[in-house]
Amino acid sequence: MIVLTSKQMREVEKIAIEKIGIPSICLMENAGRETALEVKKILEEKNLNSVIIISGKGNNGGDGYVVARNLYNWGVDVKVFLTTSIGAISGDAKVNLDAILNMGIYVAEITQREHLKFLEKAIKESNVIVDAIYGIGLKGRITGIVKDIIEMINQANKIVVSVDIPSGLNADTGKIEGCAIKASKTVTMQFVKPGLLVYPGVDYAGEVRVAEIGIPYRLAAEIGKIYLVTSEDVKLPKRLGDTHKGNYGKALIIAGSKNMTGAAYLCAKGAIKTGCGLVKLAVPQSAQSVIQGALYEVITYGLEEKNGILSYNALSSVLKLIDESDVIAIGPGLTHDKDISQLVYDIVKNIDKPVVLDADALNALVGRLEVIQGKRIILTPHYGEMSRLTGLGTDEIKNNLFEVAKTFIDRYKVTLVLKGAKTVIATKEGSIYINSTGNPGMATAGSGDVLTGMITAFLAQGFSEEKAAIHGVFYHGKAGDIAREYVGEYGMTAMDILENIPDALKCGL
Ligand SMILES: NC(=O)C1=CN([C@@H]2O[C@H](COP(=O)(O)OP(=O)(O)OC[C@H]3O[C@@H](n4cnc5c(N)ncnc54)[C@H](O)[C@@H]3O)[C@@H](O)[C@H]2O)[C@@H](O)CC1
Ligand SMILES: Nc1ncnc2c1ncn2[C@@H]1O[C@H](COP(=O)(O)OP(=O)(O)O)[C@@H](O)[C@H]1O
Ligand SMILES: [K+]
Repeated sequence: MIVLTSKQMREVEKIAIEKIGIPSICLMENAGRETALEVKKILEEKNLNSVIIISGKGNNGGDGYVVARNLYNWGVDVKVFLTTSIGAISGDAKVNLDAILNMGIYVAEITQREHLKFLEKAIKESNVIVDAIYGIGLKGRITGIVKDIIEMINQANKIVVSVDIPSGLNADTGKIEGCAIKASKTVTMQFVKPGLLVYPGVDYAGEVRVAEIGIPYRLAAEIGKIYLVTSEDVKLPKRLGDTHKGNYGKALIIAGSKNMTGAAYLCAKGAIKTGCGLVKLAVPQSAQSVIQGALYEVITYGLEEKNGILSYNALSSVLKLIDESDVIAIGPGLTHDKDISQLVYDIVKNIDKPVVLDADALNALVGRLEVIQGKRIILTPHYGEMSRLTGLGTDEIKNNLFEVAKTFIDRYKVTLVLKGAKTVIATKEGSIYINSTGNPGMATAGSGDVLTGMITAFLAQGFSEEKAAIHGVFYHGKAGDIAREYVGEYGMTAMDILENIPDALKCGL
């Protein structure tokens, strides 16, 4: 599903209005009516009848007057409060404000602190609040009386429906600009905005509904570079009857050390459960018997080691195994030491096959990432690993996911899976995909190792790096969501995610 930033949204609106000739007031009518229909649905479900609408100075406020007019016509008890003076409103918003004034709908200004008590009383007496204060036109932080109004609404514990975007939320980054409305539902216009899809925005948006307001889809298809990954985007091909394991790829996983055999297990099992034809697992020699005893479906190799950790001497054995494989994953549980660093660096330097680099393979390349440039590589860092790779702070990364991801792939021309509560995938071509599955139960050790195995399996089955990353992340989250139904979030382990991969994949057929 296409996601548009506020700038792109303005571009498509401009073309729709100025080049195509769709009257802007029609778009406002559709936006307001769609929101009013959502509010009506809520009122009917809960047998309620009283709504207040809080409108700002711009077109978001204009949408609010249309909501008011429609609800009033349907017999709802409606009151409108303006965060600005009536005289400051212009354009389409003024046309709609004049209409509701002419209809005799209650309209009051809340522009001074002493007005707040009227709003407080009205909020108490109402069932639903419609937030039409700011939409994509918000600039900078919210201060003054509007901040007081937003805090009053948030404390009121009412059902809140936001028009387009919760007021105060940065539509592009999901950051809170001083304060923001905590909505129960957001009716966003025509195209979903990125800020609704990443944290903390997700927590403020509530349930998101995309309302069709009449802007042609193709306008967005021409400029969109950000996508939300939904089940429609990750349909799996049916397997052909006349096939054998050779058709589903040979993956080599280089992982594990004496204290982290589990990481190697989870990664290899993740790959085999995602349909990879043959999985080979290379671990330090002393770990091989433990691993082999637990993994019946996987071929294991015990390589040169020092104290239970792969040594640089393993390089020639690894390169030979790589020659015999289609795709490679390196990293889970390798540990971090100088030998591993040099080993990983030399493997990456020599490789010309699709590779997934995770965990310690990422740590191994800190400070000399140039070696990945332009290769068929997928990196899967969490914010901590991304911080080590880029030198940026984890908060800086978390607050600017899209920008950080985009800058990284512009420089290195690889595929990036930036893991977090909302995982973001950035592709060589410069597109950004936001995942829609997963839950906090997956914040558990080993969860990322399973993901690496899954992405590797999709690569082995012939998916491009971009598609393997998107499918791997989506179905990993889906497996976690199915696991949650059985074990909940507290008790979920990486093994629970593994066990639910098959059911997750069944959803894709
Ligand atoms: N342009 C169009 O064709 C359509 C726009 N629509 C609605 O219009 C919205 C965008 O409208 P606008 O561009 O008028 O912008 P907004 O209504 O989001 O807000 C802009 C207004 O708020 C003020 N403002 C911004 N940041 C502020 C801050 N930090 N403190 C105090 N005041 C601040 C600005 O000066 C401006 O007057 C969308 O989100 C959507 O709801 C819809 O009606 C559909 C059609
Ligand atoms: N709150 C959350 N919501 C959704 N997914 C999550 C959440 N927390 C973690 N995850 C997912 O779990 C995985 C954790 O990976 P990682 O941090 O590498 O763990 P490990 O190194 O222990 O395997 C990532 O895919 C991440 O997106
Ligand atoms: K709003």
